[in-house]
Amino acid sequence: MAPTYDEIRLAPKVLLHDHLDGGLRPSTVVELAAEVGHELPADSADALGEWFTRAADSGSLERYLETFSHTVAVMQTAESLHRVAAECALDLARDGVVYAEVRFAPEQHLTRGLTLPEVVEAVLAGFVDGSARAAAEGKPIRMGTLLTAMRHAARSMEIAELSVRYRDGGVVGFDIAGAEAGFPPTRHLDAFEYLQRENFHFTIHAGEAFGLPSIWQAIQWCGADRLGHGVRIVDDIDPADRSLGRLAAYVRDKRIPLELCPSSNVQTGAAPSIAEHPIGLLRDLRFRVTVNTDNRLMSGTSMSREMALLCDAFGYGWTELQWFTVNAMKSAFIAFDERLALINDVIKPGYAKLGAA
Ligand SMILES: O=c1[nH]cnc2c1ncn2[C@H]1C[C@H](O)[C@@H](CO)O1
Ligand SMILES: [Zn+2]
Repeated sequence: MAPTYDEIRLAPKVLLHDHLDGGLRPSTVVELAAEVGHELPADSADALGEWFTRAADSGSLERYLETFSHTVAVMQTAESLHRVAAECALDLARDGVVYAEVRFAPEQHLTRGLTLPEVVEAVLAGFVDGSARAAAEGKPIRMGTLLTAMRHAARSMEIAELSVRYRDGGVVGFDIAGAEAGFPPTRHLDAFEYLQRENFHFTIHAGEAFGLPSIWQAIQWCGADRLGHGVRIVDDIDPADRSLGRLAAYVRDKRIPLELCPSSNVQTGAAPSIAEHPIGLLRDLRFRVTVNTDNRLMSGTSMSREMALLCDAFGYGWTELQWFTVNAMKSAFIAFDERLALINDVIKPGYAKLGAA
C-alpha cells in the first residue's frame, strides 16, 4: 500500500531548500499588507493563495520570481520578519519536518530602514520562537538558516561575510538565487572563495533555468557543496542507455546533493510534469537526491504533499521516502554528530514505526 498524504505527515522529514519569502501563509500576507498599505492582487486569503499558485504557474523562472514582490513588500520590519519566521518553523513542524534549512536574501528587506544585521537577527529570533512553540506542541524541529545573495546584484561578498558573522547564531550556510540565465555563479567567485577560506558551507541555485554550464561552474569553479535544483544534470545522461557524461559522473561519484523541488520545477518549466520529472531517473541511478518544497506559497505545497505526489507518480513507498530523508539529513550543513543523532534517534525509528524496510 502506498503511503497516503496523512500518513506521510506523521513521518519525520528533512527539508534543505525552502525560501522564507516563498512560504508565507496567505492570511499573513493579507494581514501584513493591510498594516503597511501594500496593494495585493486579491484580498481574501483563499483568493490570494490561488493567485500565487496561478501566477507562479508561468513556465518561466523570471515570471515565477515576479510573484515575490508581494511577499518581500510585507517583510520589511523586524516584527513582520519575526512573525513570518516563527510561522514558518511552526508550519514546517506541524507538517512533520524535523530538520529544515530555510533561506532568504537579507538585501531584499532593507526598504524600510532595517540594516542587514537587524534583518538577520529578526529572522533568527523568529525561528527560535517558532521552534519553541512547535516543541511545546510536541513537534520538535531543528531550524538552520541559509543567507542568500541575489545573483543579479552585487552584494554577495557582503552577504557571505554576514553569513560567517552569524555562523554561531543559527546561520549554517550561504546560497545565491534569482534569475539564472545571464547570471552565472562565477560572477560571485570572490564570495565563494572567501567562504571556502572560512571553512563555511554553501549551495548554489544551478541547473534550473539554465543547463550544464551553470552546474559545472557552480561545482568546479565555485566549489558548491550542494546544488539548488541541479535538475538539468539529466542533460548529461544519455537517455538511450543511461550512461553518464563526465559532469554527471562527477556529481554522482562525489555524492553532491541535488536539492530537487518537483512542483516548483513544473511551474517554472524546468520539468514537464511530476510524472516526467527527472527525479525518477536520478533516484534509479542513485544520485544523492533530496526532495524539497522551494516555495510553499507559490506552489501551494508542503513537504508531505511533495512526497505524496512522488508516491503517486513513481509508486514510491516508505523505503524510498526514508532514503530521500536520510540523503537530506546526510547533506545538511549542521555538524556531523548532530546529523547522525537525527538519523539514528529520529528518522530511522520514525520510518521503522511506519513500516519502512
Ligand atoms: O527556484 C528558485 N530559483 C531561483 N531563485 C529563487 C527560487 N525561488 C526563490 N527564488 C528567489 C526569490 C526570493 O526572493 C529569493 C530569496 O529567497 O530567492
Ligand atoms: Zn529555490
